[in-house]
Amino acid sequence: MDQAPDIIEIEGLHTQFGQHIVHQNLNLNIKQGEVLAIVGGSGSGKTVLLRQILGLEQPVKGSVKIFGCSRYNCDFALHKSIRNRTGVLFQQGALFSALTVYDNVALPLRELRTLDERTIHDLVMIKLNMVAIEPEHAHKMPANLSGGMIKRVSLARALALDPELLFLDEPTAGLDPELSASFVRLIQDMRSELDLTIVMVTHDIDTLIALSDRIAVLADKQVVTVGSLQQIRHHSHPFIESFFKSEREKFQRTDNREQSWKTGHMPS
Ligand SMILES: Nc1ncnc2c1ncn2[C@@H]1O[C@H](COP(=O)(O)OP(=O)(O)OP(=O)(O)O)[C@@H](O)[C@H]1O
Repeated sequence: MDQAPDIIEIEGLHTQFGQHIVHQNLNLNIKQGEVLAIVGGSGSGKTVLLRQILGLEQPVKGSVKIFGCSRYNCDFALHKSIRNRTGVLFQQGALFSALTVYDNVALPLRELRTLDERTIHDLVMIKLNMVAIEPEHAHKMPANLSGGMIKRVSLARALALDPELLFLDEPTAGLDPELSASFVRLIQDMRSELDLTIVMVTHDIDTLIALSDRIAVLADKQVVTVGSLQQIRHHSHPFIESFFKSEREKFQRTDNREQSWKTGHMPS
């Protein structure tokens, strides 16, 4: 993967709202085929960064290239082609509440204006099947779905155009541990089946461990470190220390349990 080309290149990013500086000389490269997680404290600028990569916001200074094209100086056709190669799973699922499951997934396909309804139908049903949504749920409204189903339908919609690049904003937020684990397994399956590059923002350490190849830590208005979990977990930055404290404790508990099992004592 080290040899893979960069699919996103962010250089010298500066973001400011009034007097409030959010990013200062932020640099980050994301490689084709990897899952890169962005972590950082509340207000560190993760969502703004995601929105800038998606072209929904523009920084004061700096450049963002995606598929080798500058995000902010591209014409409409290029912008549209980048959009079609990109899928986004928003934090709350963000399904259109007035549209059925079927119509939510069909929306990006209809927006292409090149496919007939029969083809759209087949593609929607394939995507719903991929995320394990039974056909009988296709005509339900989002309000009648469970939290886990909303996430899966949102993933089907994000994958509707067979994107190369998938953005996940807090993919497991709001799911209980069991649903969260099954959603993570679904993303792992999609990743290997579809050859995706994934950029994910998450606070959830289990999701981070299960999915990410590299982790970029946002703090002090910059990416303070980027690397594998093993590479970054012993970094001495205060945010990283507190972030991984709970994970270390969990590993220690597991180690203790293993030791006790070997020596015949179980911890209370
Ligand atoms: N449109 C805006 N106008 C003014 N300030 C903004 C705007 N958008 C974001 N901010 C500020 O920029 C900072 C970074 O916001 P952002 O939402 O990216 O943080 P975050 O890292 O995603 O936080 P959280 O983990 O809490 O969601 C915050 O202080 C926020 O208030």
